[in-house]
Amino acid sequence: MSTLIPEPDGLAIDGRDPTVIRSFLRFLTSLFVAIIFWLIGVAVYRLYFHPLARYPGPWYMKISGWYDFFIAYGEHRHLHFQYLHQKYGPVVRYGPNELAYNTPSAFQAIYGFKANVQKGHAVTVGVTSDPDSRSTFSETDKQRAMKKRRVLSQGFSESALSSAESFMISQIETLCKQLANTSTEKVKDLSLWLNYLAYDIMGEVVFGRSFDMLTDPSLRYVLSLIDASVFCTLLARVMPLLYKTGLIAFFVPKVLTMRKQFIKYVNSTVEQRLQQVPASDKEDRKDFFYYLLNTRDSETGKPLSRTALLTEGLLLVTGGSDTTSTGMAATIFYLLKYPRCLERLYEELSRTFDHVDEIRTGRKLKTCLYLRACVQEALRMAPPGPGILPRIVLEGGQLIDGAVIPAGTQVGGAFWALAYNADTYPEPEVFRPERYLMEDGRTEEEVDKSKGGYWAFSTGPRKCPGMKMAYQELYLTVARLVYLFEMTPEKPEELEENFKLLDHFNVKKKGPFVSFNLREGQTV
Ligand code: HEM
Repeated sequence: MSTLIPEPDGLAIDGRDPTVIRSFLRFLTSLFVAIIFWLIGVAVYRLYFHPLARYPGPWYMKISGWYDFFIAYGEHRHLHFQYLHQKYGPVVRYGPNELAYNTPSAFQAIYGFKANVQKGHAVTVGVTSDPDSRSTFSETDKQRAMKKRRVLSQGFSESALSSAESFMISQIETLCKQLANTSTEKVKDLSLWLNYLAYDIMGEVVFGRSFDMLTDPSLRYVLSLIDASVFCTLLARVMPLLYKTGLIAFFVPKVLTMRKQFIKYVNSTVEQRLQQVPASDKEDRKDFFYYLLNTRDSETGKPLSRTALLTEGLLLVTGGSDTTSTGMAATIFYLLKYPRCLERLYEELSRTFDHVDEIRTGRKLKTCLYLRACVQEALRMAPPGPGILPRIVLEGGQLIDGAVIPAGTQVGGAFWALAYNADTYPEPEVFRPERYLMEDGRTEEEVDKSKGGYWAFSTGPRKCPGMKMAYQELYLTVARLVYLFEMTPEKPEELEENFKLLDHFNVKKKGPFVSFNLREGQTV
């Protein structure tokens, strides 16, 4: 009946009681004002009363994580950290509860064996409550992480690496044949071709069979799925709430779908591997799955679950392919940009080896100090993981660069900023492999400073277990390419700048664009 009885002001709207509407509007206004006051209160607290209030950083990053999210979304978060450190110094508050560092001493304090920290919960985005859905990488619990690392360590042992070498070399030989072949394309985007190589090698190492990307284009689409998947994970880690609420789909709808496609793809690869004859019975060959399938839990005696197999398979493929190919592409890029270095490396290789087939892991390769220095310098200038690896400080706090950081703070070394810290690396934008060599009057102290100033593979208990394998792949590939080919840069303008990376957690990269001609007397 309220529609028929006029209100005191004579208005009855659409049959609704105007006093109710007014009360509702008043409530909304009060709620809005309360939210504004609450936000201002939070901002004031974070700026002036928070335990990290005294640390420098832009005010808009101290009060919320959104700016960092949009920087990450713009794919240049690594450069932004470098900018922040140049502006604010060695420690920067880049979020309400987050500190970034760019000094070697802070890096040791955060990642070293004595650090009172653990991986942050951000690494667990995308995992379910099932502990098996946490890979070695995303396991935050220290004990469980060590147990998982022990299982993987079998696949990284000296004997596993040496038995993997012939498969690695056979893939590198295929790459060389493809590069020499001009019938499909004369100019090669080396980032792409090295991705195919790294992926095919990971196929061999993890599942016991190559993915044949070097020779068959049909599976190459998976590379963009991996990239999208890893990028999605980075964004979700920067803003976990977006992932948990599903809102991330509004920002990266395609990426989320691609991530799902990729997981589906790896799932089917794991399935195929499970159907295979055990690798060891076939040809005395032990891939990672051989070890994963033969592992038994020390307490329960049970084998790894299907979920655990999938998560580790996913990790090894994503963690081991793009990273290594970035190191390889960057090394060749800088050798082309600095012909003096390329010449010196070729001279070292041709002095050491009489034939390309001799380029194998062993005593001779170990003596190639310039090769090692080139790879190390390229990994510094193009870190395959250029962002930040966050850790949460545990009860009792953590001493970093003279200050005790309270429990619960998220701390991390900004890898790119650390690698470009001019205090450690004078003229950091210049490719200078000699930094790591005792020559031209360089003292042992100076060389040690360069060697101990940046860790592409991190350090401490969660350091990359794949480091030796990555170096093996890097040395063999770079040495063989330089030994066999005259490489002509086909887009000289790209060499005017440094090698460009997009920070997707791993990196997205392009080039160098090169044509390959066999050196005189060489064949593939
Ligand atoms: C140039 C190549 C590579 C670089 C620069 C690199 C770098 C890294 C870094 C910095 C971490 C530490 C992550 C963290 O602390 O959160 C890491 C972890 C890891 N990497 Fe690598 N990696 C490379 C190649 C590989 C390869 C070839 C594999 C395996 C085949 C691999 C497997 C792993 C695994 C399993 C972890 C997780 C370890 C843990 O969380 O305890 N990586 N890698």
